[in-house]
Parts: sequence; structure tokens; C-alpha cells
Amino acid sequence: MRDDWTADVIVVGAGSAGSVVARRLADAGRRVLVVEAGPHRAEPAVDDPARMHELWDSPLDWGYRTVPQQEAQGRLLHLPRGRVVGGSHALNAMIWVRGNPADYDRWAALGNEGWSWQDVQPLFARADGLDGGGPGMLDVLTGYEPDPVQRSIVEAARQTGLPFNPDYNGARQEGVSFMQFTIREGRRLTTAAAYLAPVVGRGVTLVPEAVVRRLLFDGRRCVGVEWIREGAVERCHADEVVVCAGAIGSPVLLLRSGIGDADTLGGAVVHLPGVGRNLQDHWLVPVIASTDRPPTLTRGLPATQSHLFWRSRPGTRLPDLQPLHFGVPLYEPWMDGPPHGISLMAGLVRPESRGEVRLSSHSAWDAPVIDPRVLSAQADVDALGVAVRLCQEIVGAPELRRTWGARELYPGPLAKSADGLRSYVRQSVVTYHHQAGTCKMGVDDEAVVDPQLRVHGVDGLRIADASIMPDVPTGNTNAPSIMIGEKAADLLAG
Ligand SMILES: Cc1cc2nc3c(=O)[nH]c(=O)nc-3n(C[C@H](O)[C@H](O)[C@H](O)COP(=O)(O)OP(=O)(O)OC[C@H]3O[C@@H](n4cnc5c(N)ncnc54)[C@H](O)[C@@H]3O)c2cc1C
Repeated sequence: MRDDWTADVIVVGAGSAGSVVARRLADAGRRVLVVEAGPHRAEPAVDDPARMHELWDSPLDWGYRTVPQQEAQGRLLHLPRGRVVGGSHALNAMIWVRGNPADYDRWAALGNEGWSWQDVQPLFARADGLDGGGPGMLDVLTGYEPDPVQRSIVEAARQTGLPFNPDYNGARQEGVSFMQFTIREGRRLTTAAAYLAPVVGRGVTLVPEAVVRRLLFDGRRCVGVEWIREGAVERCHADEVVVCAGAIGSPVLLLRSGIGDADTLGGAVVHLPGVGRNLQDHWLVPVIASTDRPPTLTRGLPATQSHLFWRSRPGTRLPDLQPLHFGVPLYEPWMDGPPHGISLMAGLVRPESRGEVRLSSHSAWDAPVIDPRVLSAQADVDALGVAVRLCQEIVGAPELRRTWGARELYPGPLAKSADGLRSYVRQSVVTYHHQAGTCKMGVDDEAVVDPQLRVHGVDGLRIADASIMPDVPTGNTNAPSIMIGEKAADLLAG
């Protein structure tokens, strides 16, 4: 066994948040060791913003499947997650959404001092430079020329009465907008490229293709990690360990290391019943239309370029819907249709359903049990139904009929009645890829980390990634994960 690695801080996972933590700590003079399960190499399909779908179920995807989802006709849902230096930012759609300021004010109101919008807004600015206070570490692409079909979708949305919002990361979230992307010169820009790569070999030692199988303890102090690389066991000891393995990987690593519900684990180093619970995700239901000719797709941009934030019910304080619009038909396996068309993915971003992640065994090679309990809350079915109706209205608006000859294919007649709509939602719901909340931050009995991201009851161990979100924010989760990385680095650097 190799046991001669040394570091001040070990970061587990070189994804969206882990890359930020490593960079900032290296800049602060710490010796950082980053251990990542996936490879570190150039991948044309990662670089090209138009090739996201090719990465799913590839060797760079953990390729998780849920257990059969009772409220979704027993289907096993695919949950892609990045297994590569870059993490899920390496196979995501690159959409940059900070979330609604009220999301963070709520985190703070739950007892998480230091996490209000006022506190976190400067951390977002450090990453994206969107507030005019100087450049950020990432480029956020705005003001590009969208595909003609995207302009038509936005116009169609306006025809249904939705306001155009030129900047959903600005003063107001609601309305229909063109997306902002983490793209530089036509290539995907991950935090691994922008933050981590410049400091590898200069304060950071990167150990790729190494699966961390457990955390090492001396009593209640975490003193290092143990991983497997090329079939051999290796270890490193350090003053601090920061787990950034993501909303699935982080609770799994804690559970394998004996941190979790003592009854389920059959004894535990630390009894923390919340580990793996509170799993939240956003959900999508497709509304698909044929077009009379193939929409042109611009090289260097994803096939989705516009989205909207809206409310499912009048009187709701925050937007809870976020449909996003693709210039291609995204058929489910049971669907059939012509090769070209458009998809308006009816999105729910304030779900009530909660699920969990559990171990299937203690082996690092066995996939965990993932049960998001999608649609277990009736409110989610209802809200997705409203989102589908909204997308149907947009597809049927004069602009899309006139310029593209758009004709609705799905749900089409399947959702004529209210019952039909509900069963279509159950038959076709898919993840929006925003799993969060499984090691939630807080001060209650279910909390796993405190507001300084320290694991309750353990010394020398923090978590910094999407798993610590008490509630999933109103919008895509990459920017918030990166903000969490920035915050963790501040807390660690002191
Ligand atoms: C297909 C897809 C599309 C998405 N689209 C968008 C989008 O357009 N915009 C947006 O804002 N969000 C999007 N998201 C969500 C967003 O990418 C994630 O919320 C974000 O990347 C989470 O960051 P993280 O740091 O928590 O985890 P990750 O970035 O997933 O990083 C976790 C890292 O830990 C590593 N790891 C896990 N376990 C171990 C272990 N035991 N040992 C060693 N390493 C380990 C993983 O390999 C991975 O590299 C998308 C996600 C997916 C999957």
C-alpha cells in the first residue's frame, strides 16, 4: 500500500465545487491534494458545447439509475453525473443561473448564518464577474446570436403574454430569456479548466482515476482518505479533508466511512441520521413539436438557448416553473416522430417531493440505492401539469406555426383531459439533473454540516458541493455549487 502522499488539505472530487476549493486554497499557500475518480484528459465531446448528449452513459458518466419510481409508472430514471476532472460541469448544458435571491435568504433564515443573498452575492461575482466589479474566473457568454428557432420560441412565448427578460441573473428572474453559458471561444469552460488546471503542479497535486473508498479517522477526527487506483490501495493524511463528491458521491462516501444513521449502518463512527436524506431534484416533462424543416443549430452553442421562469399558481411568491427549449426533438424511448422538431421541456424548480440515497453495500464498486421519490407530492404533479399546458400554449402560438409550421406531437391527444395530462406527466417525467440536499447544512437534527460546512460531530472534515444545499435553489445548480466552493475556501483559508 502506498502511504507517502502528503498535503495540508485533501479535496475529494474535482467537480464544479472541488476545483474551486482546490484553486483558492492553493492561492492561499496550502498544499492541496485532489483525488478524483475520473480521468484527466482532453475530450472533444466535453469541449464541444453541442455534444452534451453523447456524454451520457459514456465512461465519463457515473450512469446512475434510480430504483423503480412508484409514482412514475415504475420507471428507472437515468441520473447522469460527471466522472471526470470537471465533474458534472464537464457534461452539463453550461447554463449559468445564480438562482433567486430569496433562495439564499431562506437558507439563512433556517439558521445558516453567512448564507443570505447579501452574503453570497459577492461569491457569485467572483466566479462570474456579472456585477461589473471586475472579471470573474469564468466567462459567462451573453449577447450571442441565438439560433433562429430560439428567437421564434421566445417570440411565441411573448405572444402568450409572457414578458421578455433580458437578464434573469439581474434584478428579476421571471419572464422568457436567452440563456447565459459558461463557454469560452466556442468551447465548454469548466471550473476544472478555469480554476484548477493553472495550479496543478503549483500547489495542487491531482490524482485522477482514483476512487476514494473511505475517510480515515483517529477517534472523531478525520485524518485522511484512502483510495483505490489501478487496483492498489493508497492513502494520504492531512490536517483537513473537504468532500466535494457531489449530491450522490458525498453522502455515499460518508455512509461508507461510518457517518450516518447508526441503526441502518449497524453502528456508526458518528450518528448523523440526515446523511443521504432530503434528496431533491428538479423535473422535466417534454412537450415536442415537429417543424416543417430542420432548425439550424449553431456550432459552439448547446441545442437549448432559451428558457423561462414563471409561476404555476397566482399568488406564489417565487417562480416555481422553468421550462427550457431545445431546437431538437427529445423523444422518450417509447415515443416516435420525425427527426427534426423542437422540445419545450416543462420544468419544475420548486419541488416538494423528497427522496434519499442509501448504500447497497459497503463496496466502493457497487452503485448506491437512489430513490428520489419523484412525484410523491401531488403538488409536483399539478405544477408540472401547469408547466406542460404553458409549453403547449407556446408551441401553438402563431409565431411557431407561421415560421416553422410547428405541430404538437407530444403530449398531443394523450393529455386532452386532466387525467390524461397527469398520466402523461408520470409516463414521461425525467430529471433536470439538479440533485441536491443529501448532506444538508443546518442546525436541526437532520443537518449534516453546520454553516461553516463542518460535519457535525467530526473534526477536520467539511463538505462543499450541491449536497449541502438545504433546499435546491430556483434554477440550475452549477452556479450555486461553484458559489459553495468559493464560500468553503473562504471558511478554510480563515
Ligand atoms: C447532464 C447534466 C446537465 C446539467 N446541466 C446544467 C446546466 O446547464 N446548468 C447548471 O447550472 N447545472 C447543470 N447541471 C447540474 C450541475 O452540473 C451540478 O449541480 C454541479 O455540477 C454539481 O457540482 P458538484 O461540485 O456538487 O458535483 P460534481 O461536479 O458532480 O463533482 C463531483 C466530483 O466528485 C467525483 N467523485 C465522486 N465520488 C468520488 C469518489 N468516491 N472518489 C473520487 N472522486 C469522486 C466525481 O467523479 C465528480 O468529478 C447538469 C448536470 C448534469 C449531470
